[in-house]
Amino acid sequence: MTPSSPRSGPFRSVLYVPGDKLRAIEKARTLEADAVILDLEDAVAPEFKAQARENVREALQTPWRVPVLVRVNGLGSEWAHDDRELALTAGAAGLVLPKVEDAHSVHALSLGLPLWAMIETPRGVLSAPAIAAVPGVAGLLVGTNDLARALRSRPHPDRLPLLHALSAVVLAARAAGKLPLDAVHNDVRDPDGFARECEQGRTLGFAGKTVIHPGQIAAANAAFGVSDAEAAEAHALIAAWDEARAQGRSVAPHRGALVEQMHVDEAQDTLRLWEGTRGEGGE
Ligand SMILES: CC(C)(COP(=O)(O)OP(=O)(O)OC[C@H]1O[C@@H](n2cnc3c(N)ncnc32)[C@H](O)[C@@H]1OP(=O)(O)O)[C@@H](O)C(=O)NCCC(=O)NCCSC(=O)C[C@H](O)C(=O)O
Ligand SMILES: [Mg+2]
Repeated sequence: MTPSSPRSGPFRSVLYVPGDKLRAIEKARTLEADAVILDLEDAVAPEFKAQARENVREALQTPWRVPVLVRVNGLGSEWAHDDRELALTAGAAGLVLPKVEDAHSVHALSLGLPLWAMIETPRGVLSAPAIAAVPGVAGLLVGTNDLARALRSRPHPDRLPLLHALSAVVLAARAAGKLPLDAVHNDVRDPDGFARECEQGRTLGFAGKTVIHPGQIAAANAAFGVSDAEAAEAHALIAAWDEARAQGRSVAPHRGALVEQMHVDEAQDTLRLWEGTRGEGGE
């Protein structure tokens, strides 16, 4: 399979892997995530930054089955320059920039590599439409750990305090034709909570979820993928539409509901995702 581009996907699951954990980097090659982010930022303590950079360079020398992006340290940090050089020269498919707060700083980067901008501060949320509109930006990732801290919000099982921000990111990304990717779920031993959060993210309009542990990948792939039943339903809707159009009707009734052109377009999107991910860690 040719790795998909950070601009297109599918990206049902995007796995963060700490750059200083060699075993996890090797294991990531064997997993069913749709993309991998090798992390040099918050998962790596200051004393391991340089070693992590070398690990990432080494890891990128052998081809991967999926796109591999590098999360660099923040632009103002002492590591930013070396991280960026690494991402540009080592063969990363894209760069993940944390704590993006304005479009200007992203414009100024002018990387020549697709960039996923992390929206994880209040200013970032408020600037998300402008950030998403920058041509080099291919996607927006939410970082709810940093965001919750900055908002002084409290944890809530339904992410209630974060809902406005989550929707704002989806809105900004979709308006610009970019990918919105949902935040991580910290408790890697909470499959029920994780599945609920995936379902919520998909309902809000996210294209996929960022994950931090191998055990979260299958559930994200299922939630953001297309089941055989959903594909069959999409086929049935398109058949109902084709039949109605052949009879000269402009709209079609299907299972008691109105079907118009946009529903057909949506069903076709569903089938494209189904075709693109069948047998690859979905249902
Ligand atoms: C969360 C963890 C610290 C849990 O670690 P641990 O308890 O050691 O995991 P396990 O023993 O269950 O691991 C089992 C095997 O799986 C491999 N593994 C674990 N995690 C990963 C991974 N992310 N990628 C690939 N492989 C992984 C282990 O090596 C074991 O393998 P084996 O030897 O074969 O048994 C840990 O999962 C972890 O460190 N996760 C990543 C954390 C991370 O990347 N954090 C940064 C990104 S999230 C973030 O920054 C949030 C955002 O910015 C925000 O603001 O919200
Ligand atoms: Mg963060």
